[in-house]
Amino acid sequence: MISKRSGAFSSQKIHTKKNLGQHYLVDVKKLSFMENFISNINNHVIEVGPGTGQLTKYIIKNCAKLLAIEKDIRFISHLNNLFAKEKFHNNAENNCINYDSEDGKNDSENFKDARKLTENAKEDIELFKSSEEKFKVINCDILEIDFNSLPDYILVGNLPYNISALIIAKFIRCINKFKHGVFLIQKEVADKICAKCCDRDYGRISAFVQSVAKAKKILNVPPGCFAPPPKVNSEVIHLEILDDFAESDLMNLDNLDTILRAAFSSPRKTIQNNLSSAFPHLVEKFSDIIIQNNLNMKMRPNQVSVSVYQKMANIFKEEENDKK
Ligand SMILES: C[S@@+](CC[C@H](N)C(=O)[O-])C[C@H]1O[C@@H](n2cnc3c(N)ncnc32)[C@H](O)[C@@H]1O
Repeated sequence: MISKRSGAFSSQKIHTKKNLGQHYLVDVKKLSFMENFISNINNHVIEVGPGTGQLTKYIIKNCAKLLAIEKDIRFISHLNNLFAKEKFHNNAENNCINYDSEDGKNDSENFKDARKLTENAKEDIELFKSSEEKFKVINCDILEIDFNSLPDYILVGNLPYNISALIIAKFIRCINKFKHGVFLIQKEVADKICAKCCDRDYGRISAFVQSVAKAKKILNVPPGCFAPPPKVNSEVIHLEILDDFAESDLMNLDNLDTILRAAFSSPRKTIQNNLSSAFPHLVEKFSDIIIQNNLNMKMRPNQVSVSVYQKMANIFKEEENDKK
């Protein structure tokens, strides 16, 4: 149940859905911090998973435009009522279909509905971008949305933990669109994303994210700040796309991913070990790069910086191109 402290749905009890990661942020200080942080970056915002609208209520105060994307249909009319004064022409109540498996539908029905929702969402997003409306909520699965169809606002959210890494991966692959992301996520994931080279937590995800963005932890959020409280600690992170990020780097992300997966396949083994089993034909070239950067092949993968992995990805790309 959502606590009465949240204010939303205070007169009724709403069952939270575990599979949708529904832990609502109810701590006023943390909500105010997020409001201030976000408003200092941009007043055009996309919020993932507004839920009861707790965080939305704070960020909308300083917004010129706020597009919210929520999978759980139960919140759509509530959000429309809550932000009615913000002037919108949302007809979500008419065209929304509840495809949550808890309503007894089978998987194939859910899939069809999800596709329909995504088609509706695309049209609604297009309309919203060019309209005078300030607030719009779309009933859709964020993972089904092509991020290229979203407006180039700042992307924020108290993310459902089970899919936070997937959402961030989609954000990272769309960096020529987004400049900033502010995400409340599980602390363990935040530690991994923000870890620096040589840190214990520095790994594949850190290097992948930091190849395109500055990653910073900005606020610790203990379980008691949520209703219901999660079992783990949480953290707000800020991802800021690097200024000198080039289109060619974006094209090279898949190659970088391939290199990182191999390099970190056994984090306790040396990079010599990990890379030579995955790329026996390239290991000499990789070794040259390592030496040029005053490193050696006996080091562990967490001792190699992002820029060195990027150079390896370039070599891998050249090799792939030569094969064609
Ligand atoms: C952790 S809650 C955050 C709720 C609210 N923003 C807050 O801060 O209190 C996550 C929200 O994301 C929604 N959600 C879960 N999976 C989603 C998905 N795939 N697409 C869109 N929204 C999703 C949940 O229904 C829930 O409202």
